[in-house]
Amino acid sequence: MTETAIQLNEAVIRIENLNLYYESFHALKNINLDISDKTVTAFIGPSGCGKSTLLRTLNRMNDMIPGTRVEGKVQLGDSDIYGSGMEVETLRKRIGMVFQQPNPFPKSIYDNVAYGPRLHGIRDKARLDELVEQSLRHAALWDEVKDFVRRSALSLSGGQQQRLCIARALAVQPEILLMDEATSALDPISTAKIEELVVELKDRYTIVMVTHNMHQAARVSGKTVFFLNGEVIEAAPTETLFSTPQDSRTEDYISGRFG
Ligand SMILES: Nc1ncnc2c1ncn2[C@@H]1O[C@H](COP(=O)(O)OP(=O)(O)OP(=O)(O)O)[C@@H](O)[C@H]1O
Repeated sequence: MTETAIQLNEAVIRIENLNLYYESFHALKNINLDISDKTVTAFIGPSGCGKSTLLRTLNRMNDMIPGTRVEGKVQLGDSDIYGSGMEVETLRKRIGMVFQQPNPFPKSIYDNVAYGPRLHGIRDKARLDELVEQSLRHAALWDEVKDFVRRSALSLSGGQQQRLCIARALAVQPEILLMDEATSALDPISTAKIEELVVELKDRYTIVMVTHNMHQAARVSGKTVFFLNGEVIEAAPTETLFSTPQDSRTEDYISGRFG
């Protein structure tokens, strides 16, 4: 049998010897992992194994949880995400996030998307119009909403609201998009649309997604990371991880023996 080596893009984030504690609970244990540029990386593993914790570590969302302690290094290009020179606001502009429940602001569709650019000082109407249209297009929502962008975001369906949240995240032109089970509250058709969108977005953005759904990981990601009890057990090109897992625990999980 000839094996084709699957090449991954170079690392855009490099996680080294990362440990995270919630008070005395050791939630992430000595994580060493590269996040590849312009690739969809899927985090999989049973409930409570640390997938969301690691995702939140990448844009310091865990800072908001009292009693959280991080040791080790998370390197974004030349910058240390946990270094003293890193401004969290700048970091979150570079690394955007979409959550499990669509959470649009109770504002118009337009104002949701323009929110981030305005926060970052863009006032010019033509520039904002352009950013709103471009972000809605990139989130595959423009055609559905272009005639009523002044309507409340809350009038949209759940799937449209989630794509709006993606557009809102894209409007500040991030490099990386984190998605924390972003389709788990959606119906199968909306889920399929977001999966399609993720595949399209990977040409422009690096995407890291937490998913409970192994089929979703297999469908959309280029790299898969399997977690267990706060540890990374295996990280590999998705095709390799699902076809020839190196660790018996990965094999047990993907073949449905636990989790
Ligand atoms: N704010 C917190 N305070 C204390 N412990 C927490 C906190 N958040 C998460 N944990 C614990 O850390 C561990 C990892 O949780 P995390 O949410 O990262 O897992 P997960 O793999 O994303 O799980 P799920 O798939 O169920 O969302 C779990 O044991 C969880 O109970």
